[in-house]
Amino acid sequence: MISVRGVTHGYGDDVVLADVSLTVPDGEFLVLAGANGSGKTTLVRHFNGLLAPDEGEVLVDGTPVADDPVAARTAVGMVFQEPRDAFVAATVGADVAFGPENLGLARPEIDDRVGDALAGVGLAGRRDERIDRLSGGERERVAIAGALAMRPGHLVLDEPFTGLDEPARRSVLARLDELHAGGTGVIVVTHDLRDVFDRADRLIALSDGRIAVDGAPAAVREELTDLPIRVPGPR
Ligand SMILES: Nc1ncnc2c1ncn2[C@@H]1O[C@H](COP(=O)(O)OP(=O)(O)OP(=O)(O)O)[C@@H](O)[C@H]1O
Repeated sequence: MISVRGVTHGYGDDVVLADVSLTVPDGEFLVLAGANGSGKTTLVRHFNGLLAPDEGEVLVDGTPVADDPVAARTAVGMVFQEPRDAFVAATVGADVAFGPENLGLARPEIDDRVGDALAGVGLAGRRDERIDRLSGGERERVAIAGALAMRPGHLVLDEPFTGLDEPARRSVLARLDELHAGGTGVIVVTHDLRDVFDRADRLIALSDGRIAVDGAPAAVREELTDLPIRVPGPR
């Protein structure tokens, strides 16, 4: 469980999150929506200690993130937009293996996780390819595989579909469905709800650094009309 308690965050004098509180239970599929600049990325970066709040605190599974950032990063996996600079190894397989290696896992377990994660993003059999020869969308999928291989309790994906073609998008969505069905919490940051509206258990929309909408997607559909968020039509 992720507990955000009264978090305020500013960049200089600019307050981007103003006293935000929320709880994300284990296994929840949460969509975090909102306009460009509404504070979505800033909020999720607090979930595993990549940012520290000016005020308030974040707890993961009951432990303040500041007390045990390593535990928070193991429990909450994150994939960001434009992961271009986020790679640590030259080849696909070595990069995806990096996280599990740091967990100190045995080689067969690491190999198993890497194979499973690459299959999950439609890159099975491409372990030995060089990352610098991949397309942008393929790199994005390697970054997602890297997070999958950690098998985190919550997986946060920041605008995961922007650079993906249709088959890749479908493959990632299918993997997210599987993870969710298996009990992993999935948090998708987006301002385009088309792929996730019917999948999510809960939708939170930020506006000006505050939670403007919070509820089951079908129940809050009407409340979203005033926000610059792309909502799919009713079925
Ligand atoms: N490192 C930083 N330094 C200064 N200002 C920042 C920094 N990161 C974000 N901001 C500002 O904080 C505000 C919120 O940014 P954030 O990235 O959290 O929004 P977002 O909702 O994720 O936006 P987007 O949909 O465009 O990704 C924006 O006005 C942005 O310019």
